[in-house]
Amino acid sequence: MSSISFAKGHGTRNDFVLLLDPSGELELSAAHVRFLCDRRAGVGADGILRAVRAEAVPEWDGPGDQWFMDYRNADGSIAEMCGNGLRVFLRYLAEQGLVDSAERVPVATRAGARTGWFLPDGRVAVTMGRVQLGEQVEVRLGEHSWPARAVSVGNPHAVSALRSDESLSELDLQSAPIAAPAEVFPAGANFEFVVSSGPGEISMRVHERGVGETASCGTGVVAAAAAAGGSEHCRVRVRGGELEVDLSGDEAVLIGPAVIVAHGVVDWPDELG
Ligand SMILES: N[C@@H](CCC[C@H](N)C(=O)O)C(=O)O
Repeated sequence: MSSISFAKGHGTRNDFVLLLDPSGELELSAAHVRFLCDRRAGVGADGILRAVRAEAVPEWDGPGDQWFMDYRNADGSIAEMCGNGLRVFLRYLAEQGLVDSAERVPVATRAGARTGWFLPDGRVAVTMGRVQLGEQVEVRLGEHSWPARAVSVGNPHAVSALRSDESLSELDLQSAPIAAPAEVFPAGANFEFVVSSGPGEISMRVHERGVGETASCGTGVVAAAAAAGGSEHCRVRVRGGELEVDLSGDEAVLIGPAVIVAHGVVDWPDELG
């Protein structure tokens, strides 16, 4: 049986297993990802963050002298971007002495180049690219439906504002089937449900593509803030805590906590080893 070292971290309780693979030698199949993310038989996480040197990533055509964040959802699927993951990825790289935490750190992702930096208050800020507001669609959750805004933050989101007589706590995001039009979201979608509590203040629950309901989603938080409009600075409450979004520049900026909680070694089961 072979084994692998890992770290475990989270950003507002959106949790990740981190793997260090500088030269991109690790053959990480969907089955390996599902095993690591399994909360009963594995380590347990919403997703995997694999740190690879960018020059070892054939699909990356930018500068090679930086880290590439290879993000995978818990079901083994690959996603373009992960906002909470990016902050946790930076925290891990800094903790391992692999980047200089006094500098702005470039990170390559499937959604393009991103940058992160460490704030004096302990939080991490990351650029999130240009947010693209798309068309109006309809989202269905069980027997209910809402108008929603399609939003791209490098990955696809459908953001719905609840009606004034509805509350976030009533939503069945654990078991009810959820859907948005496949012609708008051919690769699936992340779903955000939002309640505004004042200018620049929203609360949100999220159902992530490839995972299910999570306590937080950084790209989803940025999508929700952009769809809400009306304020360049937005404070977003999620089940796992609070995040800030700055929409004043060309690129959105996401600010929030990022914590490494454990390090260990996991043995691959025989069928995966
Ligand atoms: N939790 C992430 C988003 C992860 C990817 C998403 N599930 C997708 O498939 O697009 C975040 O913090 O942004």
